[in-house]
Amino acid sequence: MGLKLTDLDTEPGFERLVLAEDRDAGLRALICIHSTALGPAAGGCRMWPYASDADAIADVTRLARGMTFKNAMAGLGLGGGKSVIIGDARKDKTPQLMRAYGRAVDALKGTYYTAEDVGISPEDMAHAATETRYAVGLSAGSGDPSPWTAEGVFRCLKVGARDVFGSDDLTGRRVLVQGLGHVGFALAEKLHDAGATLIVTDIHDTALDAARDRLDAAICAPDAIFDQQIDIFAPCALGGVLTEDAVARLTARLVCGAANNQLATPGVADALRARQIAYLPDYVVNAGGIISVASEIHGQDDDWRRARLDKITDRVAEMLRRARQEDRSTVQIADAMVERMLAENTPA
Ligand SMILES: NC(=O)c1ccc[n+]([C@@H]2O[C@H](COP(=O)([O-])OP(=O)(O)OC[C@H]3O[C@@H](n4cnc5c(N)ncnc54)[C@H](O)[C@@H]3O)[C@@H](O)[C@H]2O)c1
Repeated sequence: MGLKLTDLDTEPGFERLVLAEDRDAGLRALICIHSTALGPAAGGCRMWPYASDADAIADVTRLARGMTFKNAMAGLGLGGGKSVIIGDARKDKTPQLMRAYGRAVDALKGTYYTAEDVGISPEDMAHAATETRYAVGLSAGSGDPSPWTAEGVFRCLKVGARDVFGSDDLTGRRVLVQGLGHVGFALAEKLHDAGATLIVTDIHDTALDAARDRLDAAICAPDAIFDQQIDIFAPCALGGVLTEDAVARLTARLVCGAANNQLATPGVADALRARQIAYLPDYVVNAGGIISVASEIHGQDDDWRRARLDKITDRVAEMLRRARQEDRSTVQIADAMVERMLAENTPA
């Protein structure tokens, strides 16, 4: 038996949810297309050992919808989609499986472009790309998206600083970077070059040592981030870091970082607003990586990527202004901007 695709029922508002199976290759994957209103759907492929199909479906649909919002806000002419391969990336991933996944993506005839996400590397994507031209984010293509994500977060953070502190001069500003991975370390370097005073944390020591030696960074324990006296908080680790309790203890006046899904619950946006902490929505400021991937889809160059980064910084400035004027959270403003683009079918 070769590849088998089965359309599954989806929640209202989603265009398509497909189960892709290839028993010979060990493939069991879900591909979700949330919206193609603004262009073909694009979003990464995650490999994770989900406990159940229901868990995998919940994850892929949430992530696909998130990509619609991220891609719309960045003005990429792309819709939102995502895929998940059910399995353990350390044990179950083979070139054969990735090629079968590539065939599944190809069967969707260009309505979905795939790239890397958790558990999937550019090398894995290269196997998928032997079967489809709709696999991007390749080493030979747009390359590592992380530097672009870091650049976008840095630029947005400066816009936020101008709004909150009256100046985007970061000299002496105390910035806490949580997570010194691909994006966090690159962001910390830019902040250091801009004169910021860095406090960093990570659960691994290697990057911390480099940050202390090269960037004069002070180090704090991962569970002590909300005990620090800081001006700006830059979450660059995993999601859910901002809970209502954390917000009550946060000393920063600005939050801007790369991590996806920083707010533990939607209500945290209001808790931040109540404490007059400016929050720059994650899906807006961390779009640099998908901008880079989109440049590969559209056959564009660095100037195009930079123009898209400029667009997200303009959007952030507008969001902050409107949030104040309309007495709403930046998240509400951002979501409303996207809903309008989708309703009017007007890519940014
Ligand atoms: N790479 C990109 O281009 C990109 C684009 C958009 C969004 N993001 C998001 O940004 C975040 C960082 O991405 P990345 O590519 O740098 O990932 P990464 O895996 O390279 O780095 C994450 C870092 O966070 C650290 N970490 C994990 N848990 C921690 C904790 N509790 N406290 C402190 N440190 C912790 C890890 O040790 C690691 O060094 C992720 O949430 C990712 O989804 C990344």
